Formats: sequence, structure tokens, C-alpha cells
Amino acid sequence: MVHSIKKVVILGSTGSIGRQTLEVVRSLPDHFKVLGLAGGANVNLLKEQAGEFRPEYIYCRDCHKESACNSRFIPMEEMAALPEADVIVVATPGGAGLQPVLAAAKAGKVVALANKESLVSAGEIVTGIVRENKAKLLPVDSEHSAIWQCLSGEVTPPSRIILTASGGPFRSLTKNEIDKVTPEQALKHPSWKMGLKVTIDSASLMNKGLEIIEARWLFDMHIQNIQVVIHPQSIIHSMVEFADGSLKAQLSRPDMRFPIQYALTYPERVVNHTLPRLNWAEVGKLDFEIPDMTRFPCLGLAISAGEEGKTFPAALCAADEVAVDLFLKGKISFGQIPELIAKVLDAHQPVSKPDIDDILAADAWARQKVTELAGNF
Ligand SMILES: NC(=O)C1=CN([C@@H]2O[C@H](COP(=O)(O)OP(=O)(O)OC[C@H]3O[C@@H](n4cnc5c(N)ncnc54)[C@H](OP(=O)(O)O)[C@@H]3O)[C@@H](O)[C@H]2O)C=CC1
Ligand SMILES: CC(=O)[C@@H](O)[C@H](O)COP(=O)(O)O
Repeated sequence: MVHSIKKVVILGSTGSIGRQTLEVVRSLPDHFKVLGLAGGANVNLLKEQAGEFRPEYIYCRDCHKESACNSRFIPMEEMAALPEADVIVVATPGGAGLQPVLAAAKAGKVVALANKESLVSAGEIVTGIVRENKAKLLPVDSEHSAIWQCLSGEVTPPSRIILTASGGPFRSLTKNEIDKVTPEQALKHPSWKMGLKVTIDSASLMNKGLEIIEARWLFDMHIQNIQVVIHPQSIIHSMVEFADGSLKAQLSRPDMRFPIQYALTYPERVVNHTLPRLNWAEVGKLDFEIPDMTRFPCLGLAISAGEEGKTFPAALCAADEVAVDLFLKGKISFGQIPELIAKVLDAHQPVSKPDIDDILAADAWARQKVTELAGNF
């Protein structure tokens, strides 16, 4: 089949998703050209990537314009809207991902979306701008890529989405034990190698809560029809149930290059011999459990914020981002992450039908509130 070479922009190229995106690009040189790269603090890696992939455009948060490399230095929002770009990979984490997603959506781009917080905080606004400008949101998050793939070819909406969760490293610990774990323990994810923030969110099950809200916007489902099942092997990436009770699931080895490649080559599927195949003899069996919201209160907090809507999800996201950072810096315990978020949500004065300024104000308020509350601990 004849295919054109897609020009790809990668925001967050020095992170876990960014590096794996570049691995996919490297393994399929006839399919992609890197048009732009953006990173934060890891200036040396960004320079190395720029040397190898020779992007026309670059952005680096922590370096001076002239020191990055030979590429043209432009802001991330401008890079996300480049007219010649075929696909924009947004893998900048947390609140830093929102403005690039909005810029790409306003420019009608195809967005391979790894950043989940933008949809959690401002799902209605982002999906509205996507629709108005005929942009496309292609999920990279493994669970949402799985659901997207399961829905392919279906003409009736699903009755239920079942998100799988690894359960994280503390799946079998008691509440008391979980509350006291160290950052080092929490960063040992059993099945995925990811950035710091999403790894801590996985350990607290906040990640699954954020993913419920993300799925709500991506697939236009009520939160009550999105459920979570613990599946420690992380081989089934999620499932969809239809009106007739039939279920579809998507499976692969836990390797983010699968959903990244699918989003980049969509609607085609492309042979890539560097991607690992499932060995059923090695897999042996697949296990499932129901999540325990008493031991993992972050999941319940996210579901409540998602059901309440308004500016609650934006406050949840921002509070979580700051709380995770405080935990990683040793300033609060793991058990204090949900405690702080619950207090922030209790104190939040929500705005109904928020516009983007309301979302940004809720985000700023929650960041300040959580810092203030943590100071009292
Ligand atoms: N990792 C994974 O497997 C998965 C991740 N996701 C989501 O994808 C997103 C990225 O995750 P992940 O790759 O793990 O994160 P990482 O922390 O590994 O990488 C983050 C990237 O963003 C850059 N960055 C951070 N802050 C800024 C900023 N303010 N301005 C510009 N660049 C910035 C970092 O630059 P630098 O390193 O140079 O500082 C780095 O390139 C998150 O939203 C996460 O939830 C979703 C599913 C799976
Ligand atoms: C790899 C990916 O997409 C993550 O969202 C991952 O699923 C996190 O693992 P948990 O299932 O432990 O949250």
C-alpha cells in the first residue's frame, strides 16, 4: 500500500511517552518525519533527540532559545497548531498539557492524546472545541486506546465500559501499610515504566479515577456506566460491553508503543517487528478483582468529582498534582494524598458550566489550597 509520510510533533519528547513515541518513529522510518520536539528540564536529552531527528521546530522550557540546537525555537502552543503537522502527540503531563491541547484542537489538528488531565479538568470545553474545529482526539492512554479499538466498527453505543487497572504495587497491603509507604516503594509499578506523577497516581488508584473521567468525555458515557476491574497482569487493556451482554476486549503485552503506534498510523495498522508478541504459555492465567475504595480512597474521590462535574474535576486534578509532588519531596505521607484532596474538594466553591477562565481559576485555587493545608499537617 502506498502511504504518505506523516509529520509528527511530540510535546514531552524527553519523557516516558515521548521517548517511546520516538522509538516507534525510529522503527518505522518510512512512515514518519519528526517536525517538532518539546521538553522541559532534560535539556541534554532534548538536544540529543534534536541531533538524531533534526526537527524543524523545538521548544525547551528550561533552556535559552539560542542554546537548544539548530531548530527554530517556538512556544508549545504554536507547535501544537503548526499547519504542516499531521499529528500532534501531547505527552506533557498534568496541567501543563491543557493549553497545547486547546491550541491543537482550535487549529483542527489530529491530536494523539496521552495527557489525561486536560480532559479531566476541562473535558466539556476541550471536546466542544474539537467538534467545532473538526479536530480529532485519538487516545494514547492504553485503556482508552483499547476502548477505542473495541468500539471500531460498532454502530450502537456500548452499555458499559470496563477499565482495567493493574492495582499498583500496594494491591495486597492493608490500609495502615498503604498510608505509610515511601516514594521509592510507590514508584515501583508492577507492569509499566512511566513518568513519576502517573506512577504515583497508579499506586493510589487516582490514575483509574482520572481515567474514568477521561473515558466519560472521550466516549460520551455516563460515569455510572464506567466501571473498574483490577487485572494485575495488565494484558487486557480494557473492555466494552454491549446491549446484548457481549464483551469485547483489547489485549497485548503491557507496552505503550502499541497504543502510541495505533494513534500514529490510524486508521492503518502497520507491521512493526520491534513490538513484542503475547506468549500464551508465559501468560498462563488472567486474574480479576474488584477495587477496594476504602484502602484506595482516591478512586472514590475522583468518581465523586466526576459525577459532580462543574469545576470539581479541575480542583481534583490540580490538588492531586500538588499532593503527589509534596509526597515525592517527602513532605507528606502517601495516606495524606487523599486526605488533602478530600479537604480541597470539601472547601471548593464550584462554578457551574465553567468556561476556561473558571477552570484555570479552580486549578490555581486548588493548588494554593492544598499547599496551605499541607503546611498545617
Ligand atoms: N508513561 C505512560 O506510560 C503513560 C502516560 N500517560 C500520560 O501521558 C502524560 C505524560 O506522561 P509521561 O511520559 O509518563 O511523563 P514524564 O514525566 O515521563 O514526561 C513528561 C514530559 O513532559 C515534559 N514536561 C513536563 N513539564 C513540562 C512543561 N511545563 N513544559 C514543557 N515540557 C514539560 C518533560 O520534560 P523533561 O523530561 O525534559 O523535564 C517530559 O518530556 C501524562 O499526562 C500521563 O498521565 C498516559 C498513559 C501512559
Ligand atoms: C500505561 C497506561 O496507560 C497507564 O494508564 C497504566 O494503565 C497505569 O497503570 P494502572 O492500571 O496501574 O493505573
